[in-house]
Amino acid sequence: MRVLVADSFDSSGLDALAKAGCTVTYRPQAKDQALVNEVAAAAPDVLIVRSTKVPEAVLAAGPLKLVVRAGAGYNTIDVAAASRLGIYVSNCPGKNSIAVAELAFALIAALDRRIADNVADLRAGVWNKGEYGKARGLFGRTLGLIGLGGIGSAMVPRAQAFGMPVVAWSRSLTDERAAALGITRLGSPTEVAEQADVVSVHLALNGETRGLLGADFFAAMRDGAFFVNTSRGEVIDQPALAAAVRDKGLRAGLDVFADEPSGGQAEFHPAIVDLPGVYGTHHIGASTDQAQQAIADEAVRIVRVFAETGTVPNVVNLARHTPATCTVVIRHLDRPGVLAATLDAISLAGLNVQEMENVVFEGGEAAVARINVEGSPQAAVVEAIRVHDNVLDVQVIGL
Ligand SMILES: NC(=O)c1ccc[n+]([C@@H]2O[C@H](COP(=O)([O-])OP(=O)(O)OC[C@H]3O[C@@H](n4cnc5c(N)ncnc54)[C@H](O)[C@@H]3O)[C@@H](O)[C@H]2O)c1
Ligand SMILES: O=C(O)CC[C@@H](O)C(=O)O
Repeated sequence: MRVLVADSFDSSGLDALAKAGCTVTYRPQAKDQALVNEVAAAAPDVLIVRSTKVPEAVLAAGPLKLVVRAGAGYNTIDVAAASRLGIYVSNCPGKNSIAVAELAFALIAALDRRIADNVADLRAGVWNKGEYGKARGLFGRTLGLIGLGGIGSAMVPRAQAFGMPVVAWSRSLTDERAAALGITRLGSPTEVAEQADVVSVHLALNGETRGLLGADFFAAMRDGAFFVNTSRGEVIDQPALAAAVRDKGLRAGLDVFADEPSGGQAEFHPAIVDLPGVYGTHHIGASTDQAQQAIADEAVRIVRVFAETGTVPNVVNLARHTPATCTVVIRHLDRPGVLAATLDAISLAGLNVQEMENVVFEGGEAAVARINVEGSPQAAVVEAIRVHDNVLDVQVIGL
């Protein structure tokens, strides 16, 4: 299996891919047209990326079968184009959650004690205990979480260790789960903004979450509250946040920015990072040795399972619902030709097959095929399947 790795990747992962028999091309700097050229030249089956963007031009440049996002968020991959081209996309969920939660808490503590400003002043020869001695403290302050997936969930025990009550909004959070976690479920992001002293955002970026937190949300936050975003810059309205920092004294810790560079080094100077009260980091949430090792292990596992079985762990772009309207169940003797004849009959009737499986009973004498089709098979189609010598019976189940 040919694998192109187009981002920095833990060396243990490169070694493990080679050990698994893959031909590995490592091009951590390949971006944009250079990446298109690499895919065309290396003709990889699998592309592994971190923040490197994978637009349709990259997907279409070679015989790719699988793109592995060596991380959690896959908004940088044109998933719709991959689906059209029949290319699997998978990610490594949960493998960097702790690292990101650690950074989010580092930002929260840094905002409270203004650590970056302390350091900058001391380096400039200024001693100012009078100013930096003013901090509110975190104990007893309410942490509000927006999104309670892998990272949001990892925030909860950390907040509890700091003595911070947690309120949260997440689309799938139930009262039962909230009670089990020892947190309070709220009905909307705005309610979180109203009730929290510190808000931390952990949403995936997609069509529904883009710009979700805008001027209304920041208006609902308490004066002087802290806002931390380690998810994606585009989830928030950055100018609206900047206005709230200026107008109501919010402090913000931002690891991610709209239109940030996808590579390791670049010129980048968004206006918001110049505001007093805003601490920016360089999208380093996942960048710990522990997390990158775990990510590399998972990416290698995905490639290995794909090579050995043809199935893809953590795939994110398979249809959850197909237009299938019924299942045709065929109990048959396990002999050549049964499935071909069955599919011929289905095809002649103009029915579109959506999903199918064939399971064999112990001993290998008999088997059952289940074929989900779009449309309703008439009695004549069922009969055309049933008359085959090796078919035992046929059943049609509506979905
Ligand atoms: N700063 C970093 O280095 C870094 C590292 C890892 C992940 N991230 C970002 O953080 C995000 C969250 O990571 P995670 O591991 O917790 O992912 P996750 O998939 O476990 O959680 C995603 C959360 O987003 C919510 N969500 C998704 N679509 C939604 C929608 N349409 N409406 C409302 N909620 C929606 C989910 O319900 C879930 O709560 C990632 O998608 C990624 O963008 C950043
Ligand atoms: O690979 C990185 O450094 C960032 C990863 C992060 O944004 C993710 O979504 O997992």
